[in-house]
Amino acid sequence: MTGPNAQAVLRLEGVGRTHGRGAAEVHALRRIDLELRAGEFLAVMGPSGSGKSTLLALAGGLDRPSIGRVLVEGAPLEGLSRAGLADVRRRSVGYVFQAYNLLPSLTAAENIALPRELEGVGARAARAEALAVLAELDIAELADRFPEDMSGGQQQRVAIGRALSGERRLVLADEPTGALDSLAGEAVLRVLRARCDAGAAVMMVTHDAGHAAWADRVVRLRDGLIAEDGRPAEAAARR
Ligand SMILES: Nc1ncnc2c1ncn2[C@@H]1O[C@H](COP(=O)(O)OP(=O)(O)OP(=O)(O)O)[C@@H](O)[C@H]1O
Repeated sequence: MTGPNAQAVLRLEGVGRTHGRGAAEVHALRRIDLELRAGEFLAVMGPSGSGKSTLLALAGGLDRPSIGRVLVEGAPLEGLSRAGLADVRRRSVGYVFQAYNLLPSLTAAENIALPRELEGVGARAARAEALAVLAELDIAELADRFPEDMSGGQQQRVAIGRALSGERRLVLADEPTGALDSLAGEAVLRVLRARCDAGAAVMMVTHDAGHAAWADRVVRLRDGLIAEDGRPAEAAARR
């Protein structure tokens, strides 16, 4: 799926993001060109403040660029209304962020099924999907448990399950293994890898070169620019 004819799921054309004005101006990202194809797993690395979270937010339409344009599955996000943007985010994009944001009054399975039901999937099918993704993440036993009865790492994995259920063509993950021990972290990486192999494009921010080794490609940001773009082994060898 990563050949030259594979469709670009994500394309950034000269994308920059500036905050503030005048003396207070901060260039979070400066004119980035980046393409991510179906089946490709990209790890984004770089020091704190180099623009990684900004890149992810722009790619998923959570933030708008100051310059340049972002295309998801060939469609430019710039022309979309707020409702249109929300639609792309809901249908095509799965986000795995550090904040879990599980609804406390719903069980793990219900937290995962709810967004799918809002997309129009029937309750029974949505629950079956939720149970399947929980099993993939090795936490089938948490299905009927409420967030307050789970550890932080378990809640994080449920939130990851929620982001990955349904047919997300683009998965954006910001340090998805942050609060997890190595076994749980590996389960998450395995699921992300499997989503790529099934045709999704994954962009994952990580500080861990071992986790980046699961990716096909590593982009290293520095001061809002792409400083390196290569295969994981090369990136690790240059450290
Ligand atoms: N809303 C904002 N207002 C002002 N500056 C911002 C804003 N958001 C981000 N920045 C600045 O933009 C730069 C890039 O931030 P970003 O969060 O993308 O970096 P990062 O690589 O994700 O960092 P970390 O690894 O610490 O999460 C930083 O200098 C940051 O202070």
